[in-house]
Amino acid sequence: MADLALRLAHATAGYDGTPVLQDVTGQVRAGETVALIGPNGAGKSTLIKAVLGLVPVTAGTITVLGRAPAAARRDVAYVPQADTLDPQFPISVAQVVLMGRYRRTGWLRRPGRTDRRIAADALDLVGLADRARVRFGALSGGQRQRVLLARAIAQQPRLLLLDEPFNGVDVVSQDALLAAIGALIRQGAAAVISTHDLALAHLACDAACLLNRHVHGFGPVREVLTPALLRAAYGSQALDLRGDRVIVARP
Ligand SMILES: Nc1ncnc2c1ncn2[C@@H]1O[C@H](COP(=O)(O)OP(=O)(O)OP(=O)(O)O)[C@@H](O)[C@H]1O
Repeated sequence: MADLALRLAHATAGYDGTPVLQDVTGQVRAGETVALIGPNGAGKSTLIKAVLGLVPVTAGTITVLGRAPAAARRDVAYVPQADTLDPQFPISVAQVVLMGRYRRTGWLRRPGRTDRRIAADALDLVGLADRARVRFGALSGGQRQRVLLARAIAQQPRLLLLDEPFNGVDVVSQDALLAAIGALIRQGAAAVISTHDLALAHLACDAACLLNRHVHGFGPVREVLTPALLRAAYGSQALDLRGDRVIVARP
């Protein structure tokens, strides 16, 4: 279907022939935000890598924007955790965001005026226009996460994949991240957000994929993030459930 950003059909994926994800089925529509929830080692990052075409699908299919994952890379942006990047790397905030244009323009072409404007707009969207010339590593963790989101937005993706973007992020940066993701979604993009924060999933996402090697639930947040399904997915891992309300899952 034309408005499907991501379609998983009985997908199995893993490393060196050993499956991590098994029989994963579900879909993400254009304009939809989906929380990817599951305990440590559930395979959330593996699923994101499979959607990026970096981990092979050994059974079933993953279809990204109607194409095989590797063929859709240009239209898919990935936001890694900010603390996985070396903060000592001598590069300015503006340069980091401009890197988002390379997937569109190719690494060999110098970015032009339009690329610089799109990158500047993306930085503005995350509320850091005034930090363009600052060294990336000189920013706070939350600000670095916003810059990485701006880099992804500058790519003008139709599918945005975020790996635990709110980990250790201050409230101001969290609000800025959510606002910028929301703006992209309103333009018709889809987002998949891996997170351990169930309250945030309720707040910011339309749907949830509850994962632990296989899918325990994939659908509207209220139907999937129920105490029964969360207990089934998390098993013995710590989970703070208060009455019928899920407060937070501990990473
Ligand atoms: N490059 C790799 N080679 C082999 N096995 C891997 C590799 N990366 C991850 N795994 C294994 O795949 C399983 C799922 O890991 P993954 O990182 O996808 O889980 P996760 O849900 O993202 O966990 P976390 O919440 O801790 O980040 C783990 O058992 C892990 O050891």
